[in-house]
Amino acid sequence: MKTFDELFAELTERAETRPAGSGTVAALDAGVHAQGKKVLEEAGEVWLAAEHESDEALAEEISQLLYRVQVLMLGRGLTLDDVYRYL
Ligand SMILES: N=c1c2ncn([C@@H]3O[C@H](COP(=O)(O)OP(=O)(O)OP(=O)(O)O)[C@@H](O)[C@H]3O)c2ncn1[C@@H]1O[C@H](COP(=O)(O)O)[C@@H](O)[C@H]1O
Repeated sequence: MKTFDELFAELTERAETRPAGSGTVAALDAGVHAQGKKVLEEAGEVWLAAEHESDEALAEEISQLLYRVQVLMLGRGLTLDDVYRYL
């Protein structure tokens, strides 16, 4: 179990150290266009799960959306503070 901030720290570390086999490194290397498509895909899955699936399935889809948003943030070089200042 980890928080949003802890996941972002972990992904930041992946981006810096680029360990072999990291899906995050591959997603970052794929570029912003591919990262954005993943955000849209996961957002659609969240919507469908909210209407048709269990709470557990919805929570899992939301976790994947949060992950994809963080990958996009890293792809564009944004930090958590860049986003939190608007909350
Ligand atoms: N939280 C996540 C996470 N959520 C979703 N995903 C990825 O998103 C996929 C699910 O998305 P899809 O529904 O699009 O499934 P898919 O089409 O099979 O995915 P792809 O083949 O396109 O990757 C998963 O199989 C993972 O590849 C994640 N990948 C990694 N993390 C966490 O990120 C951290 C770093 O991971 P690595 O970079 O892989 O070391 C670890 O803590 C991981 O738990």
